[in-house]
Amino acid sequence: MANVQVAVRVRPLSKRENAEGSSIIVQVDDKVASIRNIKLDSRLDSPGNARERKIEFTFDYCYWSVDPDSANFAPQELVYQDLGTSVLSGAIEGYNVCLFAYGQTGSGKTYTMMGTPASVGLTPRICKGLFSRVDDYQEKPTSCRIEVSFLEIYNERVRDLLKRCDGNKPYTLRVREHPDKGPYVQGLSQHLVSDYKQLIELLEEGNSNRITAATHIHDASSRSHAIFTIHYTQAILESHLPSEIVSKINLVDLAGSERADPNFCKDRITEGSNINKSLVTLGIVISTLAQNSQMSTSCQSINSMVSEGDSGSHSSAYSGSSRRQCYVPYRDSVLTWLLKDSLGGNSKTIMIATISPASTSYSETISTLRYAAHAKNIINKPRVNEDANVKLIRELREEIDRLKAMLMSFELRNSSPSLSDEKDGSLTEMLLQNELKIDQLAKDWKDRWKDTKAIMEEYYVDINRGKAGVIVASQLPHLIAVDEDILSTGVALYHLREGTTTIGRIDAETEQDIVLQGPWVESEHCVIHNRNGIVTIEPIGGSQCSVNELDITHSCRLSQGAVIVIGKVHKFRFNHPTEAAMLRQRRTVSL
Ligand SMILES: Nc1ncnc2c1ncn2[C@@H]1O[C@H](COP(=O)(O)OP(=O)(O)OP(=O)(O)O)[C@@H](O)[C@H]1O
Repeated sequence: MANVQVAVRVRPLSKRENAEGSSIIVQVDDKVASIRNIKLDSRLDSPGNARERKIEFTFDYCYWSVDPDSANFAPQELVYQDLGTSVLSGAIEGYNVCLFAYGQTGSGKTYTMMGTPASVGLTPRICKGLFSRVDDYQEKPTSCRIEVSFLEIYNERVRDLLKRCDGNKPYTLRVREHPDKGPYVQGLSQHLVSDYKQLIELLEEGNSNRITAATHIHDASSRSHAIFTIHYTQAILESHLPSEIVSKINLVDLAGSERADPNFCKDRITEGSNINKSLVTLGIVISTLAQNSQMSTSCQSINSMVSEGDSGSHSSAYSGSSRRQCYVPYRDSVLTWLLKDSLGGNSKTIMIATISPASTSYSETISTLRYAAHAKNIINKPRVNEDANVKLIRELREEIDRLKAMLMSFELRNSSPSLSDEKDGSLTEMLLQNELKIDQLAKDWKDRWKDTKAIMEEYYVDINRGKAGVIVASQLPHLIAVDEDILSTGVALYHLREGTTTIGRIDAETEQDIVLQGPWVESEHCVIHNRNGIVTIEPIGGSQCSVNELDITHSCRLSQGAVIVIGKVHKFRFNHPTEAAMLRQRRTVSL
């Protein structure tokens, strides 16, 4: 059990607020944020007493980022040191973690989550931290796999921010629910990354695809809710005992919360009402969960009081009321459905509420602070996500230890050799069977890791789950075999790295990079050169090669989509991802 951790961050006064002559009505003192209602202040005959004029809220963290010269000024680094490192340590321990920013438009959500080039925010810092985690957090060396996805929810529809769609066609993805793994987005692209640079490139690409628009408060306001997810898998092999833990890190930048106010949306009806729907539902989910958590905590304490002082006749009545918890309407909006685990489920969750210090934002700020105060009461149930196979191996090991102990005590106790032999035999047999099972499971596990890592390191390919299949995408120029034999199965992808790639038979004098068999294939058939991304094919000594149905006798440049036939039967399609990206861009511009 873990409460949602809540932080509040106050940004500096904006130019507009300064120009309007706004005064600062928010204060931060350690973990307490207070806000003053200056309308009540100015009414001398106001019935409001000091308590009504100033409202205080206590949070896990309060950040004063208003004035860099003040002693308690909170820069991006401090926010990272508290919240970012807590995300990292949670993920490294194998928990799901969610960090989300909530607040009115222009209050600093994107600044806190993404930052600027001069003042980097939480998300890029967390990404960097993941890759340097070996030095900072880990005692034992591990093998890890990092996959990312990036989506936005706009008008209640999910868009993949990392999938280039051909011909600029807008498309949306469906949210489904897996019985064990919970809600997920069907067809969302997952990108395998091996270093920080690749990760940050994807983050930037996704951010540039987000929908923004100018509002009356903020010139580049995010119109959508964005969820950047990192699937972080770690594998450790310790004295032949594998352990594999998986963690999902959700980093969420929400659209401005004032859109939960129906008056705001009059000018942007559809967009506003849909952003509304998600944020209003989020509000309902947060307050329902907070209410449920408080109810079960008070029931627990009443139950323990009752059971201490009484035989228990009342306790069943109280535990009955704890069961009558309010229904949580997760599925009423896409946002809450996707964040189901993060809110009240299997996740360590941190909310950062961003606010303006200005008197002109009083009502939005107080509403954000109330939201945040509610969120503090939510109790989640995070657990370490262990691989099912690995769990089985651990359980089998425990069983073996138990059997060994039984065998020993049996041998010690039994003096009759015949009886002991019989019992001994069946125990030894069980032990042997379990050892064999463990060996096989551990081997499968090791192979799985070795294969994925090898593919990732050697070929740098993305293996994504498409709608009904698996999409293999590579950044290097490559050939895809198009086999016309209807009995052939499997897909072959050959990378054409910088330098030369030789194609020929297995019996060639020098080992060939791509080995082909069959009639018309010469032992050293042709060579493909890749020089600074320019790819050419050159037949050797009159061998049979054709490009786009034309036989070639000399070196020929290959362009995206070319069909190559080698020795009459081996057909390949040539892909050049960089060239294809340029051509796609040209096509978009000319449309
Ligand atoms: N802590 C801060 N320090 C300095 N500048 C900040 C801070 N927080 C926000 N700002 C500035 O305030 C402006 C609005 O911030 P930001 O874009 O992060 O708002 P937002 O809450 O994401 O808005 P929206 O919901 O409309 O997208 C930006 O110019 C940003 O640089």
